[in-house]
Amino acid sequence: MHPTRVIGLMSGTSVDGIDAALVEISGTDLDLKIELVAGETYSYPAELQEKILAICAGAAISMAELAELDDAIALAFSQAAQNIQIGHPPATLIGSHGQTVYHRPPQINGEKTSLHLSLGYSLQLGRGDLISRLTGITTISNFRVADIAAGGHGAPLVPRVDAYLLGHPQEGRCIQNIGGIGNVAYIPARCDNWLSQILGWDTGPGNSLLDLAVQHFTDGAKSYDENGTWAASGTPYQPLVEKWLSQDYFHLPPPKSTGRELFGVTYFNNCLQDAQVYQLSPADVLATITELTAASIVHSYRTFLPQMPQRVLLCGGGSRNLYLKHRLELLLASIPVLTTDDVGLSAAFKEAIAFAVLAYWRQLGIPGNLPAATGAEQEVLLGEVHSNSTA
Ligand SMILES: Nc1ncnc2c1ncn2[C@@H]1O[C@H](COP(=O)(O)OP(=O)(O)OP(=O)(O)O)[C@@H](O)[C@H]1O
Ligand SMILES: CC(=O)N[C@H]1[C@@H]2OC[C@@H](O2)[C@@H](O)[C@@H]1O[C@H](C)C(=O)O
Repeated sequence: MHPTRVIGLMSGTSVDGIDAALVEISGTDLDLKIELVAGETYSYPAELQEKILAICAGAAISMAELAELDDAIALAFSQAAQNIQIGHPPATLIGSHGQTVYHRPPQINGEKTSLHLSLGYSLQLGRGDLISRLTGITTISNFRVADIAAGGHGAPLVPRVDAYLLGHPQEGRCIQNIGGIGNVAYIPARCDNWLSQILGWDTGPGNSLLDLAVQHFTDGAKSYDENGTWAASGTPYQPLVEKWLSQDYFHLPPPKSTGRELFGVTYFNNCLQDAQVYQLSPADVLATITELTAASIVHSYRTFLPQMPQRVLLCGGGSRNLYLKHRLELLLASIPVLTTDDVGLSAAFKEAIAFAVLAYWRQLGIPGNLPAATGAEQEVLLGEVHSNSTA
């Protein structure tokens, strides 16, 4: 059987641009194989990026503006899909995550009588029907809603894909994404009821607070701390790391999910106020926030995993932050920390690849969520199918 050529499109909580992956996919589960034919990140037009960030930070917009924004994002995603195919045979399917602008986890303590009020809510803009119309390619979008309707968080969705692409016969692994937000998939060594033992959750801040700090200290001249060099020149202030780590989210048992609603501008401003009390330099603030990111990840492994992994594989933009990687290595003691690149899966494009696989599974009628990772009551088909009727 020929592999299926699929485009995965993703823009994450960093809102730094659209990751596009053109992949060839074959197999279904343990025989699942992907080949990355092309991967590119396409920056958002500056004005569009500003609007998205403002809305994520709580700015009010009218319904008409919301519709315009939805279409502008769909247009940018369509252009990304068209560009990634240049010089390659065309794709037959698009899996488009869209742009998250709001995420509200389910209220797990809700009264039984008001369960309908306790469902989560997650909004990704960039409507699939417009992408399908503009590209002429069947597009699957809105991946999170079915899991949420089944009582889940709608996130993280990548662990099932991680399990098949990065699971190992003898080795327990944590696949740690460090995007705007961090998330982990814990994949024990393959055994009989292996799939049911996989866990996943959002660990907390990835780069979101670090990026906000860099933008603050440079008056917007820089958007992130390249390779973590600035943070590496400072010293983490441990009492603040401990104070911040005492926050509820880090102690909540999985399944759990979060976003810029919690680890965004307000959270960063509170960090900054705390840091001012101790007169920390910008470099020390960056080092202290980096330490929070690393410590929250390791603390969550030690608290919520049945056993520590034998290897940690990093992915997402934060895997390029050498200082953060170094701090993770120190906190994880003897557990090796590599990136997914080191085992042959692109760390930069893994999320885009995952949404290509989720779209492919949707077409084959294979569920994409893992109830242990999202908290859903059952496995469900993920994504809404938008077939192109004008082609
Ligand atoms: N060379 C680098 N050094 C340090 N940090 C980097 C580097 N390259 C990228 N980053 C960080 O990675 C971030 C982007 O990561 P990524 O694209 O994985 O996030 P995302 O997909 O938007 O987020 P999420 O996974 O939460 O949805 C940037 O905002 C920046 O902070
Ligand atoms: C609502 C939303 O967009 N959540 C993202 C975000 O980015 C990282 C973390 O928070 C996460 O788990 C999730 O995305 C990944 C791709 C997921 O669903 O697996």
